[in-house]
Amino acid sequence: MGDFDDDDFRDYENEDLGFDEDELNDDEYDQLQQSLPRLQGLAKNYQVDDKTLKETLWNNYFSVDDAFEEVKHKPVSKLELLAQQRRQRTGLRGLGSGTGVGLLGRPAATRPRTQKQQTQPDRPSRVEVQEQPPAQPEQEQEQKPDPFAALLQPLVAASEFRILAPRSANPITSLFLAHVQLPSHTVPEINLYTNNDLAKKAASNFVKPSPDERKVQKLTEKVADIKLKDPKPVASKPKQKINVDAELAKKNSKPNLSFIVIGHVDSGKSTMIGRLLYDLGIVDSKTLHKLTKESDAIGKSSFSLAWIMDQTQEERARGVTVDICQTQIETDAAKFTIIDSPGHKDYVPQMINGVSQADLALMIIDANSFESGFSNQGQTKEHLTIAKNLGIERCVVAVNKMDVAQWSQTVYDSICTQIEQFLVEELEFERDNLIFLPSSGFLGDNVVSKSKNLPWYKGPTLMGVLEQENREMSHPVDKSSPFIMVISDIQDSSKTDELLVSGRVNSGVIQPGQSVSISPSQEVAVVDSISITTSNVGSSATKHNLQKIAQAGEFVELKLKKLASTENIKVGDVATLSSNVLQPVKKFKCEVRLFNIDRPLLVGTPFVLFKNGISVPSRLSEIESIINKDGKAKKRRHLSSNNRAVVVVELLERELPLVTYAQDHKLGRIVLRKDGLSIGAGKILQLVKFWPDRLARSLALTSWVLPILRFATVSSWCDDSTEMESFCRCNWRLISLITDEISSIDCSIWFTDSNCADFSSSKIDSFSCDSCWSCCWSRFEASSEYSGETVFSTASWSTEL
Ligand SMILES: Nc1nc2c(ncn2[C@@H]2O[C@H](COP(=O)(O)OP(=O)(O)OP(=O)(O)O)[C@@H](O)[C@H]2O)c(=O)[nH]1
Repeated sequence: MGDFDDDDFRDYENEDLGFDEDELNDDEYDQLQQSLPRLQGLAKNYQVDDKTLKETLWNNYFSVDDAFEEVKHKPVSKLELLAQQRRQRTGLRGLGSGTGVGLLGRPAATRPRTQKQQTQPDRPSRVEVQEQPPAQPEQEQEQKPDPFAALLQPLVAASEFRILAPRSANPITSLFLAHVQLPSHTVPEINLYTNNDLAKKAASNFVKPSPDERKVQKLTEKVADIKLKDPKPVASKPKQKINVDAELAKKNSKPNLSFIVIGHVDSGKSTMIGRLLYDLGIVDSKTLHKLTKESDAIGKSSFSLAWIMDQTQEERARGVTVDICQTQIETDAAKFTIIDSPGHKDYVPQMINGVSQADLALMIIDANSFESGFSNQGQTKEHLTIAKNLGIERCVVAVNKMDVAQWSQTVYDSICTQIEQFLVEELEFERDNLIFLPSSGFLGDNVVSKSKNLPWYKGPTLMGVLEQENREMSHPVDKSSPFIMVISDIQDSSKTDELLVSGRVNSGVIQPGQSVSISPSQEVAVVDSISITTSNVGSSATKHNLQKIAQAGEFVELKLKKLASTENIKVGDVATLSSNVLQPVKKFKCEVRLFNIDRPLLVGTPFVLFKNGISVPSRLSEIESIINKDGKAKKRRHLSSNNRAVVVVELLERELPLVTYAQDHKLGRIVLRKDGLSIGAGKILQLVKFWPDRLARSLALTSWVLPILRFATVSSWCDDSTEMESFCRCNWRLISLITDEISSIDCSIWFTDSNCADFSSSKIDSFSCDSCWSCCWSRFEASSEYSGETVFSTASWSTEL
């Protein structure tokens, strides 16, 4: 490796791997023309054609003497002769004659030009030499239980195996050893070379890394570099030793329910929450009085209750909620996280963000203008559809503004019937998971107190329903599930290595002192403190309660310390324990359910993916199948309204740390939007991962096995099609092992072959021995779909017919 410099390597990278006279530069062409006649004269007694002579000259940097030496000692005497005989018999064209691929597995020209490798490898740390008794290839072939053994045994017979260290778990090693029946020595690496000239020369080709291997090594190093940037292990021990079960039991005695208030614009969502807080005594009359005065001053007095939640200037001036707003309250029996969401169609993305943090939806319907909200242009159906598709299974429907509808039961019943029909028949909600109630948020009827204006309604108030839901939906948290929290807000600290992040704990538990990793930036931090901000019923003061532990379902603020950098952490990032880092991905397979769409979706169609409070430009990368109503999958090239399909989605601008639906029923969901409309939602089935460590392993494995493949290829001369087929199968088995590894990191392996068009560019999984026995492989290449980069390529992996 020391003999190569970067320029050589770059030269190599830009080079086509085979000899092509047309590709020579003027200088090379002149040299070739000058030296060829001399070589032709010297080689006239050898059966070598002009093209081979030219190639040999090229391989030897136009040195006639070196080229002649190669011609003399070329294993042509045996193999090429057979090849020639065979060609004469079958009329098939051999690779050596056309593609410039040498018989030794790698053409000299693919080595850097400054380098010549003629010496026997110096293998420093051999421990033991194990020689195999020579075996008769013919006999071996007759008894062969397996073509692989037949292929390798002659090689073994003529070889020395140097055994270095314990038997590796490397599947290639195991496979190799299983077939060559070496004594049970342990080997992580086999250095094989034989006593005959061919083998010596072949072995010498592998003394130093070839450019292929250098490339692999470089990539491996690059990947290792990525690994180095991985979080340094930080102390992950809780600060305080606590009885976790007792602490969790204490929390669960007053469970937390997170609900989102959704509905068409101006249906009265913020007013409803304002009323709830006011009637519970969390907002005092002094505050409400102040808000009434302020709203009066700008002619919006009816919004005074709404302003409790709509706190920004923009929201107050426009009378429209723009972003989600969250508050936590605590009653005697329960805790609630209330999320107010915007109803305007322009702010559906914010609403989606809110839904992903909620367990229950409170749908507010304006009884006075139900139709416009419920129409296809309204947001009633859209919000309910998104909620259901993001995992909300229970829904409370408040038919609001009943004061304007003259408290009419007929109006209420009619609205309830239509909503119920939509929820049950179209969105497949369970009837038992739906609760309907009439209300007037503005006047406070049936919010916290029973309404005298609704004598026909016998059910509980909104607060009563919420407490009932809180009890029914509470369940003990699984403390063994991995800690995951999506960051929904970030506050900078005065210190450069500190940050205050807040969000909902999606799963697991976390304690101060434990270290977390934030994906996708992979920043690592220690959780210094955990707090929950709540307002107690009857008190307008908010309290920041420090927690000994936080559990799934709670909205918490984590004070993070010891951050290397705070700049890379963004809303939508995911915090996990640093022992359980989420690797960001760019592609994933998911099951999508499309809503009503105007135009069909084709492969390549761009859209925006909403997930974890962020939106990412994406595209439909593949349509695997459409799932029919009977559950059967069908191939189709486009998706249309209400289709259910399995597709692959590619994120275009950034990677996201995702989890599958199987891992987390809430986090494993996505919403798709296009041109300002929600077009579908889905569940993530499988992540197409790019694991740096796996890539490194694959590369290492590949770089290690390629020499063996080449060597085996060289040595496995097959004289008839059956043999050839066996040979292919042997290699196939080796390749399969590599591919198993590589396919898991989303690489494709391509064969290109100049002699067989059918075989060229075929993906490895469609490779079959039957179709390839007559092929000569000239190029073996793996490229990463992830980066588009060629992971490795070799032109030397070939055989002759
Ligand atoms: N008469 C009457 N008016 C109400 C009631 N609830 C809300 N409103 C009025 O409806 C208007 C809109 O109320 P908001 O609470 O801002 O509605 P919203 O659904 O939060 O609005 P967005 O978040 O912007 O979609 C305000 O003028 C409220 O006073 C109600 O029960 N009765």
